[in-house]
Amino acid sequence: MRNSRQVVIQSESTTTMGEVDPVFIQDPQHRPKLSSIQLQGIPVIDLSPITNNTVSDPSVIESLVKEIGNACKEWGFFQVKNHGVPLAVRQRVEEASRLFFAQSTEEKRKVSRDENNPVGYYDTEHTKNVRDWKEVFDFQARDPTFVPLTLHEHDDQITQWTNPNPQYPPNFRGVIEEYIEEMEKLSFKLLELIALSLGLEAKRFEEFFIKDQTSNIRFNHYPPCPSPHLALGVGRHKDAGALTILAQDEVGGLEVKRKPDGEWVPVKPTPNVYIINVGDLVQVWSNEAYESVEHRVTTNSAKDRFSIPFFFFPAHDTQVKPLEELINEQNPAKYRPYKWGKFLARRKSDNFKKKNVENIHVTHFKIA
Ligand SMILES: O=C(O)CCC(=O)C(=O)O
Ligand SMILES: [Fe+2]
Repeated sequence: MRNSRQVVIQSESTTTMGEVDPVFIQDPQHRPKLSSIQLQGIPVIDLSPITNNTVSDPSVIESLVKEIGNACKEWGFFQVKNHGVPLAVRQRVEEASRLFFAQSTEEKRKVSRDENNPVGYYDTEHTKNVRDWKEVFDFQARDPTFVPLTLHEHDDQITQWTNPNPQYPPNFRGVIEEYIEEMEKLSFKLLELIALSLGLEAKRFEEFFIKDQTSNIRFNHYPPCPSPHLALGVGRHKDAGALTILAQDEVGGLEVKRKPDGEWVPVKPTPNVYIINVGDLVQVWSNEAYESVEHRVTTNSAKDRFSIPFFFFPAHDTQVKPLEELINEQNPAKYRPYKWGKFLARRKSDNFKKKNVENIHVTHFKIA
C-alpha cells in the first residue's frame, strides 16, 4: 500500500502523525468518527425454519418472512445465523485468503486483473474517486462468465471473463469453489424469502440467475492504516447486485448508514453469522419497497482485517425493471429498464480506467 509519493499528514483531531498518500484521504464530511460506542445493531435473524427439515408449521415460516421484510425496509441489512453453511467450509476459505494475501506483492500481481478480464488481484480500487485502503482478489462464480463484448446498447456480441489460477495456497481454487456453492444455495434461499416478503411467488427471481449468472466473490484485505481518521477501507457505496452475503472476521470496521437519521452504525462482529444486504437490483425490482443502503469500512492502525463478500448477480442478458406485480397506477414504475450485463461491463470499465467521473449507478435509470 506504500509508495514513493507517500507524505506525512498532520492529523486534525489528534496530535498523532500518520503517513498516508493523499489519494487515500477522504473529504472531511466523509471521514469516520471512529467512536467505540456500539449502537443498537442490525437484526440477527435465525434461519433454522428453512435449514432445519423438521419444521412443518407454516406460521414459523410466515414470521421469518415478516422479519426479513421488516429488516429490508428498516435497514436494508440483516445478519443470519443457523444459515446452513458448514463452518469448516468458511474456515477453509478464510484461511486460504490470509495465506494468499500474506505473499509478496510480486507474487500477488501474477494473478492481477486487466482491462479485458477484470478478475483477480488488485490494490488500487477507488470508491467515489478516493483510493480505498485495501487490496482485493476477485473470482467469478461461473468460469467462464459471459458478459457483453462492448458497452453499446444494441450490440449483442458476448465475451467471457475467466478466473485466474493462483499457485498459492495449494488448491485455492477448489476451496473457493466449494465456498461459492454454499453462497449460491444461501442466496437462492434468501431471495425466496425476500420474494415472499414482497408478496411475490417464492421463485419469482430464480429465472434471472439459473442460466449464466455473473456473481462474484471478493476477498478483501485491509492492512493496518496509520491514519484511520483520514482514510477508509472502502468508501461509502451501495452494492449494485441483487444481494450480498458478507463474512467479516473478528476485527470489525463495517458501518451501515442508518435509515432515518443517516448515522453510521458499526456492525459488531459475531462468529459464524453472515451479513446480508439487498442491493440496487432488489431496489429496482421492488420499485423501492426495499432500498439498497450505503455502507463503508473504517480502518484501524493495529490490525489487519479480512472480509469476504459474495455478490449475487444475475445473467448478463437480464432486463432489469420494476416487477409488473409491484407497480400500478398509484405506484408507477420508478425506473427505466436496463440490461444488467451492459451495466456491469460499464462499471468494471469505468472502475479500471479510474475515470474522474462518478461510476455508473442505478440512479441513471431513475424516472424523475
Ligand atoms: O469489508 C466489508 O465489511 C464490506 C466490503 C464491501 O462493502 C464491499 O466490498 O462491497
Ligand atoms: Fe459493499
